[in-house]
Amino acid sequence: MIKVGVVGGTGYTGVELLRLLARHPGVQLTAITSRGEAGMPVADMFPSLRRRVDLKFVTPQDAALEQCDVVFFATPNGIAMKQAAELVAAGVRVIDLAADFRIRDIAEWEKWYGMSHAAPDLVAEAVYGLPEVNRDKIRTARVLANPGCYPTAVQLGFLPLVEAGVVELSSLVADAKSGVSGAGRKAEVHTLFAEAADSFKAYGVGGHRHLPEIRQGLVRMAGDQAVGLTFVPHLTPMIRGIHATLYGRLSKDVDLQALFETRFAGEPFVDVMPAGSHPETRSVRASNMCRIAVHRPQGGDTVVVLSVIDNLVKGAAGQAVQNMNIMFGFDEMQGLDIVPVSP
Ligand SMILES: NC(=O)C1=CN([C@@H]2O[C@H](COP(=O)(O)OP(=O)(O)OC[C@H]3O[C@@H](n4cnc5c(N)ncnc54)[C@H](OP(=O)(O)O)[C@@H]3O)[C@@H](O)[C@H]2O)C=CC1
Ligand SMILES: CC(=O)N[C@@H](CCC(=O)OP(=O)(O)O)C(=O)O
Repeated sequence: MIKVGVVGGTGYTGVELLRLLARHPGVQLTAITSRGEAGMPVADMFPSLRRRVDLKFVTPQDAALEQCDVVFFATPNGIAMKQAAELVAAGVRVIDLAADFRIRDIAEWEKWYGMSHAAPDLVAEAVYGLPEVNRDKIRTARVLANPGCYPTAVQLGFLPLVEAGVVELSSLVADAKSGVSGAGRKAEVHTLFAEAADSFKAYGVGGHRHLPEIRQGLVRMAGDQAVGLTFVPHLTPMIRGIHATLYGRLSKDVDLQALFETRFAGEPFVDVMPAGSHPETRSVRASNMCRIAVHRPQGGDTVVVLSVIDNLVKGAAGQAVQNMNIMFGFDEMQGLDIVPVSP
């Protein structure tokens, strides 16, 4: 049994972590934080956790966090970077669901996130937690940067094409749509029901902070070649889910279906669907699965990849638990062997 702490247990990715960790046989939930609700039973806030979680929220300064083997930060950007060094010094491994440790270039991170970085040394040692790319390094990580939701869907979709060098790297396009839970639980006007329901919009066309994260990952996959990427996120009136439609120009004639099936063979959480498929977000709802379909419309030179995930699971908490499993030598599917909810 490992002792696990969650900082930010009242948010959407926090409660999703609790849902997954509560039924993980190798985990003892030890500390769950909230600044405003310290002292309240966790299951009073989330009745879905009654009979599963019998802890009370503690403050993020509680000493119990240092007794843990691993602490998840399900907090806004800029929080983990201030607390991680002390935890790491106490022998605690840290998994950050925010972006504090994702971008290696500190100046680039500071530009996109609009704050000074508090722990550049930890960025240098942090491991980017996309298991399908980085599994070996994840095993020994002390600080794990859990990928963003859009970056997970987009990087997995482009991965076989970019690694195999079969697309023109200068003109990749990622058109991605997210459910509203992607914006978190905090109150904001644009996520009110009357604002987000029955409507559909793009945002961040001029530049979204996931752009440098996706580009960094694609450059690494391409063996350090430059990558030109256009990334346009959209907000859709659904609660969970990301659907990424990815476009690239083929530079080689290959059997795309075989390329994708071979690259992801044996991956427990990537499902390459039969040729001609159109994956739906609800086919992955509440699960850690990424479903992918690859198309070559009319046999032309454009490849279209469809990639769907649940933003709160493979896009956040589920991937974080997958990374924990790898870091602590558990079976990678432990706690994550979930059949998606449908409808
Ligand atoms: N939602 C999603 O689909 C995804 C989110 N992420 C990232 O995961 C992180 C969490 O997201 P999400 O769960 O949606 O966010 P929420 O807004 O739903 O929750 C944020 C949580 O952080 C806590 N918190 C806020 N400020 C502080 C602070 N200064 N110190 C300690 N705790 C704090 C809040 O708890 P309290 O106020 O009770 O202390 C709350 O539990 C973010 O960085 C987000 O970008 C990543 C991938 C996908
Ligand atoms: C719909 C929506 O608002 N989505 C969020 C997703 C960002 C997110 O979750 O942030 P990280 O993955 O970087 O932590 C956004 O675009 O800001």
